[in-house]
Amino acid sequence: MAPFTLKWGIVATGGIAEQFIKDLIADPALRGVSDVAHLPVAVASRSVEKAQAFIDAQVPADLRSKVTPYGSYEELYKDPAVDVVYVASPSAFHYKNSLDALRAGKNVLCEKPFTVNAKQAKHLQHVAKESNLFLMEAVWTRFFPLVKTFTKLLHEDKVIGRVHRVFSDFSVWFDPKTRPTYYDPNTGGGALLDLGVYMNLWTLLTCYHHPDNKLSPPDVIKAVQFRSAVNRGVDESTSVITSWEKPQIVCIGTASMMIDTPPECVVRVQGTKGQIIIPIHGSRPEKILVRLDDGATREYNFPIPGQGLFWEADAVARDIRDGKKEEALYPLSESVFAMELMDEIRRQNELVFPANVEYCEDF
Ligand SMILES: NC(=O)C1=CN([C@@H]2O[C@H](COP(=O)(O)OP(=O)(O)OC[C@H]3O[C@@H](n4cnc5c(N)ncnc54)[C@H](OP(=O)(O)O)[C@@H]3O)[C@@H](O)[C@H]2O)C=CC1
Ligand SMILES: O=C1OC[C@@H](O)[C@H](O)[C@H]1O
Repeated sequence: MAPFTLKWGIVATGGIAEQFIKDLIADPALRGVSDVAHLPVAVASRSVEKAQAFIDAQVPADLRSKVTPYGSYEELYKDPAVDVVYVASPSAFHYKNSLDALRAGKNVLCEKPFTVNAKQAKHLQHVAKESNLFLMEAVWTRFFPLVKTFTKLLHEDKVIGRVHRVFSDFSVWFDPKTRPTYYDPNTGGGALLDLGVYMNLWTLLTCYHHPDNKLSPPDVIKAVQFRSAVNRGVDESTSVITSWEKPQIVCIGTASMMIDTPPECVVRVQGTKGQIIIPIHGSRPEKILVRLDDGATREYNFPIPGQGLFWEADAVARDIRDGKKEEALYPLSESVFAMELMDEIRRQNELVFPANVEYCEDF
């Protein structure tokens, strides 16, 4: 049977959009997929020349004429050829861009962090529901086959026994000269929003999803943020302790854009029988190590045949093909929860973005 082909419109032409379109174009057979496929049909930038240059650089010659360049995001939302809009703008614009796309009747996959605050996330959830459209935050790592094995080892096989502690770090040195948006509060910069998503990812997979926790919030959240010397309006690092009373797990998470995570250990989950370690890279992991206290060790390898963004794209294609409005593996309620956690971290540290960035319509 011919695969269901999802037609994508890409909004913004920065670093992640380049990676994403590469994975859309990659042959699904290379990752063993035959039921869905992807076709980029439109690219929008703030200038049409930039959109065309992106298409010329990224799309193979035989497909290029099928991709329409737009010089404004709004034009792309109106394109009837587009099934789903991929929002790849800086974090401060995710809310507006997703809202505009939904209001134009488009399904949306929005880059992480979903929004800047939980109210915006809830509003998008509300609008998608009202409009009967698909919406998801693009936390791509969640769709890695590795993550499925990680949660199975932890929660089903209970390979390390009863879990007690989680250490989760996601830190990447961002040069302010080459990555200025990450130091700019007006674009929603800072370590928490950009890197904290991955710091929290492993905590959520372990604790929020723990069978004893039943998707409850942590009982205690204690967070420290250091402001950047480049711009005091963003955090250069966030450290957070969360305590989850029902499963009795404490998590220590760190995210920094001043230093890199050392390669040996990004995530460490410790239980009564041993530990599970995810060595680098916390957003794009390829290996799980299990080290048991009795001396036994196991290694699980998951080579990625590309960047790895295609797994989330495949999930979106299947959902839209099947008429689903949310993805079961990463529902909107969890994106909202993830934003609430980040709101609380910022509240404790009095980190507020400019009013136009925090803005949310009443609903
Ligand atoms: N899933 C993942 O692995 C990753 C996700 N991300 C997320 O994706 C988003 C984009 O990140 P990234 O691609 O690195 O960002 P870039 O700075 O590389 O690109 C962002 C793009 O957004 C558009 N844009 C719109 N308004 C502005 C503005 N005021 N200033 C600058 N750019 C603007 C520009 O495209 P144009 O000129 O065409 O309009 C620009 O190229 C972020 O939210 C980030 O957290 C980032 C990296 C990896
Ligand atoms: O989402 C991300 O994952 C990888 C990081 O290097 C990147 O900056 C971040 O945005």
